[in-house]
This record gives sequence, structure tokens and C-alpha cells, in this order.
Amino acid sequence: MVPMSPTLSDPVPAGDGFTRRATALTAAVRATSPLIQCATNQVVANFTANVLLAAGPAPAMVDVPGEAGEFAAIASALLVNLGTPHEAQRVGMLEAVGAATVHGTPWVLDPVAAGAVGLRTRFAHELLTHSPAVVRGNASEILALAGTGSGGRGVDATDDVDAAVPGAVRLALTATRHDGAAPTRVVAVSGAADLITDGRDVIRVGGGSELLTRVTGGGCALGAIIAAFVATGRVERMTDVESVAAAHAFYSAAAERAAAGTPGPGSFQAAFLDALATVTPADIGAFVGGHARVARVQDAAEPIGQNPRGADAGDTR
Ligand SMILES: Nc1ncnc2c1ncn2[C@@H]1O[C@H](COP(=O)(O)OP(=O)(O)O)[C@@H](O)[C@H]1O
Ligand SMILES: Cc1ncsc1CCOP(=O)(O)O
Ligand SMILES: [Mg+2]
Repeated sequence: MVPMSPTLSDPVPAGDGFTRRATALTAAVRATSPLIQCATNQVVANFTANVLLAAGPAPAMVDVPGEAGEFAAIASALLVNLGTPHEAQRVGMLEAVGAATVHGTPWVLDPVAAGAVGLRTRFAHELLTHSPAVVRGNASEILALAGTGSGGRGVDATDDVDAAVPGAVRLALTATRHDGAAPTRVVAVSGAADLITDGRDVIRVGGGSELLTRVTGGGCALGAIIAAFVATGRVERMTDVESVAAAHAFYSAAAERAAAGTPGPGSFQAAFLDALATVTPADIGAFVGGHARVARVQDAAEPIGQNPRGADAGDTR
């Protein structure tokens, strides 16, 4: 049974264990440069590739039917972003997620403008049946997918992250599981303070900069960073929920640094790329210590958040 309105324990600062793992994961993403396949929208493809390159991973924008599936077999992770979902791209996306499932490639769904536009909302629901490891979006997109919202204003949210907590938990708990072996679905909601949940732990990551909403692709490029952190996190035997939270912390720490001393969106965009490349493990540790808090869903009716890789997400507290 999935609770309609989950009760959360009082949030506490993320523990030293999570801080240490988030720091190590950031370093590992830089050092190992995972190959991230992006089937993304035409507005943000260039910015997304630059964000990945600055952070360490190798981007490849491969969404063409006939090769998208072939590539998903060799990619470290896949991002599927519905910002401009032309017909051919939708075919390529289905090919890619099919191959990702067969080959165990983790993939991230960003349902841009879900709820606001019918076709992509229906397509997002179809994609959910292919077991994304992570669904990431703004509060209005997540509420729409959870069935309790009607979308935002185009690609922008009109709901607060807090309003999306029940929907995010429910979406995480209704993950499709194949033979009980599929990874738990993680749902990540961005906004003034981001929320990441696997239906059991709810991690909040504050800080960052509002300037991320004044350049296009602030959310879309975050999806690519999440894909990179999940791919590397699985190698490092981290849970997906911790890897996604670490990705948010890394991204927000870089944004906060970039915003300091930049007068507006133009210089912020350049400074953000610089910060993604230069933010240090120590910076991440300090950021997590100051901005990450964890609560537990109290009334989960079944054991959830199983981790097929054996690490312990409970250590986030
Ligand atoms: N008010 C805010 N203050 C600080 N950071 C924010 C704010 N709103 C959004 N962000 C950040 O901007 C990024 C994109 O989030 P968001 O704007 O919600 O996504 P989208 O572009 O998909 O709508 C995230 O890293 C989020 O933390
Ligand atoms: C403006 C726009 N229109 C279709 S996709 C897109 C980019 C949305 O980027 P983000 O969701 O990161 O704000
Ligand atoms: Mg978005």
C-alpha cells in the first residue's frame, strides 16, 4: 500500500557518512569521466554538453532512431529529456530505454512540461513503464506525473517543492519492478530547496542560486549530472538515492560559488561552468554539512528502498 499523505520524521542534518560518500563520488565522477548519452531537447543540448564536460563526464547527444539503442548498450548512463519531443526523437528514446533496460544502463527521465502539454505527458507515462532509475523534474512536473497536478507554466514550475512531497514519495513507491530485482526508483524535485526520495528517505538539499532559473537548461543539465552520478555511484556501491542527492549538492555548490560576484545571468552561465570544473571535494563536504537534511517516511507500508548493490542508505541520517 502506498500512503496518500506520508508522514515524515523530523529532518536532521545528513551524517558524516553521506558527506564523505558525496565528496568521494564527486571526485570519482571527475576521475572516471562516465560516458553520458543524452536524448535531450534542442534548446539545451549545447549547454548540457558543456555542463557535463566541465564536471568531468563525457557527453554524447545520441537520439537518432537506428543508433540510439546501440549507444545505450555502451553508455554509462542515459538521459531522456522531453523538452522538444519530436516524433523521430520519441522513436529514438524508446529504442534507447529498451536497450538500457536490457544492458543494465541506468537512465534518467526529465518530463519537461509534463501536465502542461498532453502528448508529452502521455509519453512520459509510457516511459515510466520502462523503469527509469531516476525521475527528475520541477515540482509541477512531478505532481503531474504523480496524478495530483495539472502542470506548470510551460517548462516552469508553478508549485513549491513542499507541495510535491506526497506525489514524489508515491511516484517513487509505484516504481515498476521486474522480478523484484529492478533498482528502486528515485524521484528528485528541484526548486528553491531540492528534494530527493526513494520513498523511504527524503533528502533535502538547499542553497544554490536562483540564477540557475535565469539561464535556460538549469534543470535539464542537472538531469545529465544526475545520470553521471548514478552511473558512477553504482560502481562505488552507493545507493541511487544518495548518488542523486550528491549530484544535487555538487550542482548547487557550484551554482552558489558562481553566483558570488556575478552581476547577472550571462556572466553566471560562464562562471557556473568554471565552478563545476573547480569546486573542490572539501567545498562539497562543507556544502553538504550546511545544506543537506534527511527525514524518513514514517508510514511506508512495506519494506522499500531495497538496494540491490548492498550499500546502506540509512547512513544518510
Ligand atoms: N529559488 C531558487 N533558489 C536557488 N536555486 C534554485 C531556485 N529555483 C531553482 N533552483 C535551482 O535551479 C536548478 C533547476 O531547477 P528548476 O528551475 O526547478 O528546474 P527546471 O528548470 O526543470 O524547472 C536546480 O539546481 C535548483 O536547485
Ligand atoms: C525553454 C524550453 N522550451 C522547451 S525545452 C526548454 C528548456 C527548458 O529547460 P529547463 O527545464 O532546464 O528550464
Ligand atoms: Mg525542466
